[in-house]
Amino acid sequence: MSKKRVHELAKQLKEQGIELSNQELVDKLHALGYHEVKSHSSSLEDDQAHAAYEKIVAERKPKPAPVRATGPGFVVRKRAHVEPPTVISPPPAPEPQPVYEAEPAPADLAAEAAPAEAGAPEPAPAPSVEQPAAPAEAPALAAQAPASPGAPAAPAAPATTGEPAPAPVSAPATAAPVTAPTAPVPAAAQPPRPGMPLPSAPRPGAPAAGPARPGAPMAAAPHAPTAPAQPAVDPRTLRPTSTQAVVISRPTVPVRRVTPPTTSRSAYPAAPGPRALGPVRELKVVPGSLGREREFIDVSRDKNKRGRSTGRPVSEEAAKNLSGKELLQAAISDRAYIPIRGKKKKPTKKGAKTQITEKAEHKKVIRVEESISVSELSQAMGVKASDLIRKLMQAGKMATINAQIDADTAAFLATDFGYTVEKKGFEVEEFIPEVAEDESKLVLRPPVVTVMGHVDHGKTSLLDAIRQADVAAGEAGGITQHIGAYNVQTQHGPITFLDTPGHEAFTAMRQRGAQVTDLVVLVVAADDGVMPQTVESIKAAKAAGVTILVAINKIDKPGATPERVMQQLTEYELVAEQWGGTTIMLPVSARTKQGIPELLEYISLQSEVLELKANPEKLAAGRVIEAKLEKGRGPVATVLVEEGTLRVGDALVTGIHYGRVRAMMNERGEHVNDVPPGYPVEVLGLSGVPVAGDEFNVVEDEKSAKEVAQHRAEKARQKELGSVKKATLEDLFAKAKSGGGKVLNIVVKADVQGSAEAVTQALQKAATKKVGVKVLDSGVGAITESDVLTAAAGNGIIVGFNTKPETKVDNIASQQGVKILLFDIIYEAVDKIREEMAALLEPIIKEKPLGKAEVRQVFNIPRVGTIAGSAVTEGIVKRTGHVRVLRDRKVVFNGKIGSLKRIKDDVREVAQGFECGIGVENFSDVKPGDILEVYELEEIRQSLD
Ligand SMILES: Nc1nc2c(ncn2[C@@H]2O[C@H](COP(=O)(O)OP(=O)(O)OP(=O)(O)O)[C@@H](O)[C@H]2O)c(=O)[nH]1
Repeated sequence: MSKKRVHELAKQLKEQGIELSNQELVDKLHALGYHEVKSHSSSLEDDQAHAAYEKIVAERKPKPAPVRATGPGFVVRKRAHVEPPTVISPPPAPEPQPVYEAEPAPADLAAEAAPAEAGAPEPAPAPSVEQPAAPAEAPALAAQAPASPGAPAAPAAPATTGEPAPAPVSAPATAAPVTAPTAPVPAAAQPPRPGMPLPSAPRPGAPAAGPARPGAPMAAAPHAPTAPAQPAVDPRTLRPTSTQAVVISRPTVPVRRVTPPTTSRSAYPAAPGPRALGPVRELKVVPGSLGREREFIDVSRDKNKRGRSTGRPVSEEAAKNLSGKELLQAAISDRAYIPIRGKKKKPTKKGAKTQITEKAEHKKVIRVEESISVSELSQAMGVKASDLIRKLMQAGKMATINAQIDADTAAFLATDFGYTVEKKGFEVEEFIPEVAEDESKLVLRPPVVTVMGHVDHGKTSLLDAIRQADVAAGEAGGITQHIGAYNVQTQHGPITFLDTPGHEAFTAMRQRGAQVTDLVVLVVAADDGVMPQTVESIKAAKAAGVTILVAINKIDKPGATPERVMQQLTEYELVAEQWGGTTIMLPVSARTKQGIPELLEYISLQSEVLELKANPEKLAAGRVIEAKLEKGRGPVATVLVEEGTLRVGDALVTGIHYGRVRAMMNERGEHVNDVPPGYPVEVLGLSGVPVAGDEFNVVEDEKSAKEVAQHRAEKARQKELGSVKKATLEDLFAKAKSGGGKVLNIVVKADVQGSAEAVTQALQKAATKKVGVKVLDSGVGAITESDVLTAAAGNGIIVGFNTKPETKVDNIASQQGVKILLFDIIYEAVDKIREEMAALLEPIIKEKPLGKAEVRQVFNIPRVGTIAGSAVTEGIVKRTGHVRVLRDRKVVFNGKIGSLKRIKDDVREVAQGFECGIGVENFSDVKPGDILEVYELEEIRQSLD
């Protein structure tokens, strides 16, 4: 025997217009005695199901009244133009609570409503009042109502027409119920079918009313039409019986309905849910016709039902014109050729291999200026830098990737890789050409005489005597600390003198002086004789191949012994003419001016012998004697013109600096416009402070001067890069020299470049094994904030020589904790620096014995502690001293004396032979017989050496 499930029974009942929910039906079946029914999926025997069906139908439909709908549903209706009759309805609902009529709507009322509406001429009646009666199909149709609330045109046409809904018009009165033209609410527009139960009133949440105001589901409630024919029964007054349940109210839960698949689906997005995804299609991927595409073919089972599925695939041509989205849609709905990107096979020639192109020989040339870094060379040749480094190592050269290698090394490496290195070389000669000397244009020039000698032997005084100007008086400490260049007009013609400092620190300056000079006047004090710097000056002059003329000075002094000097000089291969030698030695006195005219005469004679000539018509060239930075004037260079004539406006280059000569001043501070060869002059207009001793050249124009200067700067930079490692090693060496200990870092600032150089050298020489000296920076000019910061970074000090800090720099220095030491005498600078160096060393703590005391008796005094009554046996005992307690020659305590008393008085010290009371701090275990060794600690400064 077959079975029937509860939900099937429910369906069967529904066909009879009895709408019961599954649970209601289960309850009902329980009520009918079918207790085995548990849920809607429980089954009943066929006969049982039939019996139950009969019973329920009998109960719910006692007589086949076509006009009366039975069932639990209630109709909420609203009629247009109908005065609300007396309604038995729930008390006025203040809130949107659904109101249901207890009385089902009579069918005739619906029929009556239709004509009434038909008569209504309003073209656009309010849709909500266009529901005179629920048509018979309402339940079914209602299910098809669009889920989208507020949709003005119901998307679903009545099933009977199968046509799209026209414009929303109200249903004409004459329209047959079934064939009635579509209305905005088609379901509502149809009259009920006889025998069919009236549908439930549209739920407030369901917008079955079509154009009804969305979001106002309960709008109809106040105007709910009623059925006057039947006395209305308030459902809440009903009581359920054993056979019939009473629905008092139904929850107004808005139901989201899934829109059936229609053509309008695209216009109304489907509600989320399993069916909202629409039908699932199976797509098969097949190769395209050309083999380079893929074709998607819908192989879904229901494809025949779909209108387009059997259509032709989108052609390859058409597919090309489609956008990506369209292409995808086409692929999903039909077929399309999808070109597969990135899968193209490149047409390859059979047997063709990747060609490795070789550089043409003429392209395998690397132009190197001065040097090139390993990485640059590797890039230029397209080889690995590591390969180059390996080759360099094999050749015994250690290099890193950033190391600079010179052109020759680069050439050595390049040949291994088939490259040649061409020295690009910046040809300075292009800018500063070597011009063959035109003898006819050579004219006599003044001799350049450098006065050299030991400190305080009277060089400046001698020059002063010659120039008749008192320069020495203005010098700090009476020492010539930087070179002076003067041209002196003598009876025998002009002579240019260079005064060089005698201090040992100025060796470089002396050497420079010797290099640019024609004659050296070696000043030796007759009372002092040959001294170290005398010897150094001799060496410098000889190295430069310059004739030496000896001036034995201070012969006015009582202890002057010129012969002794002459004798000493013979040790240095300087034999006086009067002794058969070749060296002119003149006894002079700067003070009494004795021998000065003879000295000048000899200088002139010597220059004549030397035939000192130069071409004044050439572009000027010469040497920088001294350079400094002056406030308001900028870089000032004292230059000696050696050839050509230097003019204001000339483009000049010296070292890495260049510029146009803005102004020139002679030794008397007078402005000059042109300076012939053999004359010194101060030059303004350079881009920076040049290096003393550097050559200078006048070039065609400022642009050329700049190019030469920049080239030199670049060279210097490359050299610096290459020497980084060396510098580091030097640092390590310096540290090792100072025993790996302390290093005093110094920033040197001086008025002129030569002084800065000399001070730097002097300070560096002060380094000892214990404390090293590192000059962090050395420069010319006032002490700036930048100098302070440099010193601060190195935790160092600043040494200013003949210079001072700029405004506010003092404050910054004190903020940064940087000490600025200013000097104008080099000895003082060195002495002070040695003090600073010594201060870096930790002091040595030394024990100094004071005396001894023997403990005779021990007293324990309340609130004071243990006091050792002792007798001072040796030296003295000091209150501030340290004490060592010895017992049986062993130290039992070491500490400080806490108190010292004689009788009852506190005393500072007790001498030998006296008794006293000694309190030992933090020690109370003193015993008679103990020896108290008293001592004090001394801090001793370490010596630098
Ligand atoms: N009695 C005497 N004293 C002289 C003579 N020449 C120089 N002095 C003194 O010697 C001292 C040093 O003279 P300077 O001219 O400064 O000596 P210097 O060689 O230029 O010294 P530096 O510039 O330090 O190298 C001064 O006190 C002079 O007055 C001289 O002929 N006779």
